[in-house]
Amino acid sequence: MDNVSSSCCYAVCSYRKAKEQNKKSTTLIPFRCRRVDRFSIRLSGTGIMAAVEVEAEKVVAELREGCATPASLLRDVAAAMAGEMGAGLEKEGGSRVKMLLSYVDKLPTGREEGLFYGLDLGGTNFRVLKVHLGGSKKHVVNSESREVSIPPHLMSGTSSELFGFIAGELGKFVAEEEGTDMPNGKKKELGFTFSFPVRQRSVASGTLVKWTKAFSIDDAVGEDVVAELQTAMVKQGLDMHVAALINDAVGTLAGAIYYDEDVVAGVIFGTGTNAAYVEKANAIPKWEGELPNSGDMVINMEWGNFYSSDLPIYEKLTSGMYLGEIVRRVLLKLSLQSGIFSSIDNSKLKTCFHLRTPHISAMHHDETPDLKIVAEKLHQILEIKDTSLETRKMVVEICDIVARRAARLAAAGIAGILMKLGRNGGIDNPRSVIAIDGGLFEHYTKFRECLESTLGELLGEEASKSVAVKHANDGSGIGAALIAASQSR
Ligand SMILES: Nc1ncnc2c1ncn2[C@@H]1O[C@H](COP(=O)(O)OP(=O)(O)O)[C@@H](O)[C@H]1O
Ligand SMILES: O=P(O)(O)OC[C@H]1O[C@@H](O)[C@H](O)[C@@H](O)[C@@H]1O
Repeated sequence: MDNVSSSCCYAVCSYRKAKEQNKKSTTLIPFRCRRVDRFSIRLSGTGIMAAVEVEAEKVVAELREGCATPASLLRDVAAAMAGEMGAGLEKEGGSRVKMLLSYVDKLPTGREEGLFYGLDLGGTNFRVLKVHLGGSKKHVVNSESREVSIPPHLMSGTSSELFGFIAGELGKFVAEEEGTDMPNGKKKELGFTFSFPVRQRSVASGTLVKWTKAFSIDDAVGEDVVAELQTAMVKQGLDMHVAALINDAVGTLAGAIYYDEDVVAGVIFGTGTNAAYVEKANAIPKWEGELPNSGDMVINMEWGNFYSSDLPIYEKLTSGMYLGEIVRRVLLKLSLQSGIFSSIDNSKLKTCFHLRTPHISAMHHDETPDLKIVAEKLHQILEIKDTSLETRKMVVEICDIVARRAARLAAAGIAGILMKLGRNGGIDNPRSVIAIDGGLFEHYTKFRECLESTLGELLGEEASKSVAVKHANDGSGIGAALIAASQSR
C-alpha cells in the first residue's frame, strides 16, 4: 500500500534545495555547554535550549523551507499545467496529464426529466443514488442516496469481487424501493461515476487505464468497466441500462453546470485529485472523430499525474490519501533525528498510512489552549504520550506546512486551467465558476480557505472578481444521473 515513495514526501523538501550548492545547515555547538541530564544544551538567540529541541527545530525549519510555495513557483506550476494540457490534447501520450476524452459533448440543460440512478465509486467511498429530475428548470425533485465505505480487501481482490460488491449494493438499494417501476416498462437507467482513469470509447464505455490511490486489481486493467458492471448486474438479476460512464470530476462539472451555467471546471480534492473542464472540440488535435453538434467536449484531465521541474507527482502532494502520510513521515524523521518524543517505540510512527488526513485535520484545527486534541491524536493514533505544549505546537506547524503546500499547489493547478481557457485575467474576464468536491476540500477547512486565498493571490484583484469557487456537494453523483438523463433515449 505504500505507494508513496519515501523520496516523494521529502522530494519537494529537498527537491529545490538540491539546486542550491552546499547550503550550510546550522549545527549544534558541540558540547561546549554544561551538560544537562542526558542531552547537551545550546546557547542560542532564544536562550538555553535542549539539543533535542534545537534538533527538532532544524527538522521543522528544513520542512518549512523545502515546502515553501512562493507565488513565483506557483505561477510556474500554473503555466506548466496549462502547457501540459495543450500537450495532452495534441497527441496521445503527449503529456503525463492524459487529457482523456469523456465523450460528454452536451451538458445538462435543466430540462432533464425522469427517474435516474447513479453509482459513484471513489477511492474511499461508494455511493448509490436515485434522482427524480423535474425537467424545465424544476431541477431535482427528490433524491435518495446511500454511501458505504469500500471494504479495503476489495481494493486488491479481483474485478468480479469488486463489481459484485457494487452490483450487490445497487440491488439492495433498488430492492428497498416501492412502486417506482419505470413507466411503460422502460428499463431503469443509471450513470456510473468511476473515479479512476478510463480511456473512453463512448459516453457509456471505456477501458481502465490503471488503478490509482489504494486500488490494485490487476485483472480489471484494460477491461471495459461498464461490461464488468453489466456482468455483475446480470448475476444480481438487475436489468438496468448503464447510460453513461463518467469520471467524478466530469460528474462534478455536470452537476454544477445544472445549477450554474458559468461553471467551467469540476475539480476533486478527495482521496485523490482530478479536474475536468469544457474544451472546444476543434481545439483537440488528437481527436479524429467527427465534431459534435455542440462543438464542446468535456475533458477528464487526470491531472494527478502532473509533475514539473518544480515538483514531483501532483496528486501525492495535494490529495487526501497522502497528506496524513507525509506528516507521519515528517514526525518519524523528527522522532529519529531529535528524540523529541520520549520513550516511544516508533512502531506506529513507522507504519505507512497509519496517520490519516482526517487525523492531521483534527490536530491542525485544534483551538484548545493546551492543544489537547493534538495530545489525544498523538496518543491514540501514534502512541506518543506526555508531549510538551511546545512539541504539540511543532506538530501543528508541521500539519500547517504540509496542508498549506497542498492547498497552494491546488490553487496553482486551477489557475493553470483558467490560463488554458484564457480566463485568468483582464477586465473583461467572463464570470468563471470552479466547482470543487471531495472530502478533503469539504472537511479540511484550512486547506479550503488557503486554496481560495491563494487562487485570489495568483489571479490578482481584477481577475479574481470574475472567478468564483463553489463547493459542489456530491456533484459527481447527481452529475452521473444527469448525464445518463441527457443520453437517455
Ligand atoms: N475530516 C476530514 N478532514 C480532512 N480530510 C478528510 C476528512 N474526512 C475525509 N477526508 C479526506 O477525504 C477523502 C475521502 O474523500 P471523498 O470525496 O469523501 O471520497 P472518495 O475519495 O471516495 O470520493 C478521505 O480519503 C480523506 O483523505
Ligand atoms: O473521488 P476520488 O476518489 O478522490 O478520486 C479523485 C481522482 O483520483 C485520481 O487518483 C483518479 O485517477 C481520478 O480519476 C479521480 O477523479
